[in-house]
This record gives sequence, structure tokens and C-alpha cells, in this order.
Amino acid sequence: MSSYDFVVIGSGPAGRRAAIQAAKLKKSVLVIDDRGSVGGVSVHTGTIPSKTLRESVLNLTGWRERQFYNRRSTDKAQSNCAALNSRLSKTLHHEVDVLEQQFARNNVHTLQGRAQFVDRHTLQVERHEADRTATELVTADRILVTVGTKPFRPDYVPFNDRTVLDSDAIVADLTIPRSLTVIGAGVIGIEYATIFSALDVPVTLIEPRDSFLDFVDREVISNFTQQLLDRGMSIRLGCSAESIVLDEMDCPVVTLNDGRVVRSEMLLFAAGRKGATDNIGLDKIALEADHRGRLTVNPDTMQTSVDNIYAAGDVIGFPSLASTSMEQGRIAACHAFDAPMPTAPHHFPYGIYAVPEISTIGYSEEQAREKGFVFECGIARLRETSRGHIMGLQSGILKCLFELETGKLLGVHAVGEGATELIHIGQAVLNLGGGIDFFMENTFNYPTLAEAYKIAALDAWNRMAPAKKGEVVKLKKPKSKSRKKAA
Ligand SMILES: Cc1cc2nc3c(=O)[nH]c(=O)nc-3n(C[C@H](O)[C@H](O)[C@H](O)COP(=O)(O)OP(=O)(O)OC[C@H]3O[C@@H](n4cnc5c(N)ncnc54)[C@H](O)[C@@H]3O)c2cc1C
Ligand SMILES: NC(=O)c1ccc[n+]([C@@H]2O[C@H](COP(=O)([O-])OP(=O)(O)OC[C@H]3O[C@@H](n4cnc5c(N)ncnc54)[C@H](O)[C@@H]3O)[C@@H](O)[C@H]2O)c1
Repeated sequence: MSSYDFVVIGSGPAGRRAAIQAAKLKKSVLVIDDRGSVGGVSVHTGTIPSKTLRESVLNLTGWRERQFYNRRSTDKAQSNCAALNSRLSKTLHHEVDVLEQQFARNNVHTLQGRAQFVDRHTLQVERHEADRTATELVTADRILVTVGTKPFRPDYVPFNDRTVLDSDAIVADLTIPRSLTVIGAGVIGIEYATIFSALDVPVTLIEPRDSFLDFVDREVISNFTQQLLDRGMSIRLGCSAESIVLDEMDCPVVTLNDGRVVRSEMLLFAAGRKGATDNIGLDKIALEADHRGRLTVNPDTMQTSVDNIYAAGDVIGFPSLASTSMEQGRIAACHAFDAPMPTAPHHFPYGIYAVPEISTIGYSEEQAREKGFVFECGIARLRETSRGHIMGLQSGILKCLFELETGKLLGVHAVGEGATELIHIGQAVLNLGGGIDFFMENTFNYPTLAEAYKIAALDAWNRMAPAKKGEVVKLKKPKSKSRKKAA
């Protein structure tokens, strides 16, 4: 039986950051993962493959230059399906290599196998070796659960991982269908629907609710939706699938609750994910997951109700991002080994890598109104920036919300080229408590898309009450709090 200070179950973003943080604190660390190689959902089926696919599709189809050269995409991309798969596998191997090296440099041990609790300090790890299954026991002072999620696969969907797939299977061996139905307009559904639509694949998106991506500013979503409709995507909101069957060619046929029938060559079912806690022996440690397999933790420490057991990443639910999972992993490791961390800022960015990109931080117009802020909005259209002309941008907006009284930035919301990078300027200003004066006083590089911040700020300023002009608050430094170990 081997023994460690810290054992991490799962090598996704939360697990790996936690493991390296604990190793930096001179603790002995083991990471257990049941996949063939480290990296988790993020590297193998989630973030990295989907973003690599997006980038490859934009390159292969000349998407960014369409405005100038009017290139059509399907033929070129379809004949290059092998190129797409090869780029996916290259990126994946590179990610795994880097991660393995980081673990090795930091003396983090890894073990391939499926872990389950025996008691609050002991795990049994089941390993498949050639033709036999071996088990071994591992003990630890502290244990972090970062087992992530699995796609939700209800019985009424005839998954065959070829023509009816979930988001894990779609990247396992990518093919480009002649038509695609996507069920679920969450982040995953939206990203894949728009990536395939950028390949000129006819896409039908089906969502039971009347709206989608509700955490994003509605003006941004309406701009985004218009772009999708303009390029021919069918968006069926407020519709659910009454039945899904396979026809004689194994192609999915979806009958909607309003009687309409949607046929396509492939169907992606992307209606959420479920915490991978089913078989990890939670009963042995008196922990219980909720109906979606999620664990509850103290968000300041990542401690579960069993004080030596922590959980982080997607298994604890919202926001279920690689970016936030990494921070949660570090918080858990620091807390476990008495290395206090400053409290994370309240606002974090959300990047949706659709085509076009959407990114958002802070309050949307709807949330700001709900919270009782009195504010003004400024909007910049990317096609009105010089950089936008050079790039041939026809669409995309950046919207900033400023509190009327103080000029403080309340939120930034963007759709269009570069949105997921541009958002970080807004993030810095927002989390440092800054406001409209930053954008008014500072000179930006020209020509850049960042100039959109200046344009949006001027747009808002022009509409703010004259008495307030020039009275924009000088900023107070935010206080940093320390994350103290819970008693
Ligand atoms: C299609 C898709 C696209 C995404 N795109 C983005 C994006 O662009 N940006 C972003 O920030 N986030 C994105 N996400 C979310 C992101 O991938 C997750 O937030 C992140 O992977 C969660 O990390 P994690 O540490 O919780 O573990 P995961 O990455 O979920 O990994 C958990 C690991 O634990 C292993 N495991 C499970 N049970 C056991 C066990 N009992 N024993 C041993 N090992 C076990 C699993 O096999 C897996 O390898 C995307 C997700 C998906 C599905
Ligand atoms: N760029 C990113 O940051 C990124 C990208 C992809 C995924 N993710 C993360 O992965 C997680 C999972 O994403 P997701 O899109 O699968 O889940 P989700 O829960 O965000 O969205 C699921 C969508 O499917 C719909 N739905 C639910 N049940 C349904 C049913 N039975 N039939 C049809 N539709 C149904 C929901 O109304 C919702 O719109 C998210 O929490 C997200 O944070 C992040």
C-alpha cells in the first residue's frame, strides 16, 4: 500500500493545478486517472479538441477572409477531414506531453486506474492490465475529488456513436456530415452547431426553452442569433424532441412536440452533463451527490463536509469551466496545506467559442437592472473600427455598462472576432474597480479591435447626464482578503 500527503482523483484542469500546487508546497502527491493518458475531459474530449476543431475549421475554410475572397468551405474541409483529425490528435498529444513533463518536473506521481473510496483516507484503485484486472490500495492525508462529468445520455436517444453522438464521441473520430441536428442550445450545443455551420453544413438547433445562453446579455445574443439566421441555420426554440429514431440508413429522424420532423445525417445530443460520482464509493465516506451527481463544497476552501476530502472542478457544478476549475484546484491544495490564498475576484469571464465568439464579464443589462443599478450602455461595432475594416469584419459588437452616478464599469459583453481575448481588458478594469475614465483617458494602440472599448466608452459618455461628465470617480484600491483555513 502506498501513502501520500495528497491524492487527487482526476487529472483535468482542477486536478492538475491542485497537484502541482501541492507539490510546490513540498507535499508528496499522487494523481489517479482512469483514462489512458492525463488531461481529463478538458484535453481529451472537451475544451481542447473543440477549440482545436474550431481553429482548424476557420483556417481550412478561410472563414476570416471570406469577406474578401468569397471562399466556400465544404468541399475543401470535407476532403480535409483527415487533416482535421490529425490536427486534433497533434494538439492532444502536445497537451499530454506538456502535462506529463510538468508532473515529472514537480515529482507528482501518476497512476492509471479507477479510484473509489474505502474510507476517508483510503482509496482502492482498479487497474486494467492486459488481460487482467488488478487492484491496489492508496492512503492519503488529504484527498481531492476532481472526477469531472460525463455527458447526459437519456434512454430515449438511440446513441450509436456514429450518427447519433454526444460531445465526447463527436471528437473521437471526426466526420463531417451533410446535415446536422443539434439538441440542446447550451454552450456545447451552440459551439458545435456554429462550427459545423461554418463548414456550410446545414444545421438545425433544437432547444426546449424559449431562449438560450441566458447568462449572456440579451442584446449580444440577439446580434449573435441574427448572424446565425443570416447564414441559414435553423433555430427551433421552445421545441422538444418527442421521439428520436434511426431510419433505414441509420440517419436520425427527430419528431418535435409540435409535430414537425427534422431529418439529418448526424445528430449531436448536447443537453448537459452529469457529475462522474456514481461509482466512487461516496457511501463509504458518508458523502452524497445531488441528482446531477454534483458534490457540495465550501466555495472558499473547496472542503466537503468530510474535512480531509475536497472537491473541485465540474463535479461541484457551476460554472463548470476549465478556467475556473484550475483556480478551484489551487484553492483546495492551498487550503489543505495551510497556504492561504487571496479571495478570488467576484467576476470571472465566460468565453463561448462559437463562430462568432461570445465573451462576457460582469453584469448583463438585464442583471444590472434587476440589481437596481442606474447605468448607461455604450456600444461599439467592430466593423466601425479601422482594424475591423482591415480584417473585413461585417459584424460583432462590444457593449460596456457604466454606472451613471460613479462611472464604474459594471459589465462588458462582446460578440465577434477576438471577443474571448478582448474581454480581459474589461476584466482588468472591472476587477480593479475601474470605470469610464480609464477608457476616456488612455490611448489605445491603433488600429486594434481594442479600440472598440474607447468607442463604446465615448458612446456611453455622450449619453450620460452633462452634469456627470468629467466627474467620473477616481478609483479606490480593492481590499484583498486572505483565505483563512476553516476551523
Ligand atoms: C465540449 C466541451 C467544450 C468545453 N470548452 C470549454 C472552454 O472552451 N473553456 C472552458 O473553460 N471550459 C470548457 N469546457 C469545460 C471544461 O472542459 C471543464 O470545465 C473541465 O474539463 C473540468 O475539469 P475537471 O478538473 O473538473 O475534470 P475533467 O476535465 O472533467 O477530468 C476529470 C477526469 O477524471 C477522470 N475520472 C473520473 N472518475 C474517475 C475515477 N473514479 N478514478 C479515476 N479517474 C476518474 C475522468 O476520466 C477524467 O479524465 C468544455 C467542456 C466540454 C465538454
Ligand atoms: N466555452 C466554454 O466555456 C464551454 C464550452 C462547452 C462547455 N462548457 C461547459 O460544459 C458544461 C456542459 O455544457 P452543455 O452545453 O452540455 O450543458 P448546459 O447544461 O449548459 O446546456 C444544456 C442545454 O440543453 C437543454 N436541454 C436540457 N435538457 C434537454 C433535453 N432533454 N432535450 C433537449 N434539450 C435539453 C438545456 O435547456 C440547455 O440549453 C457547461 O456547464 C459549460 O460551462 C463550457
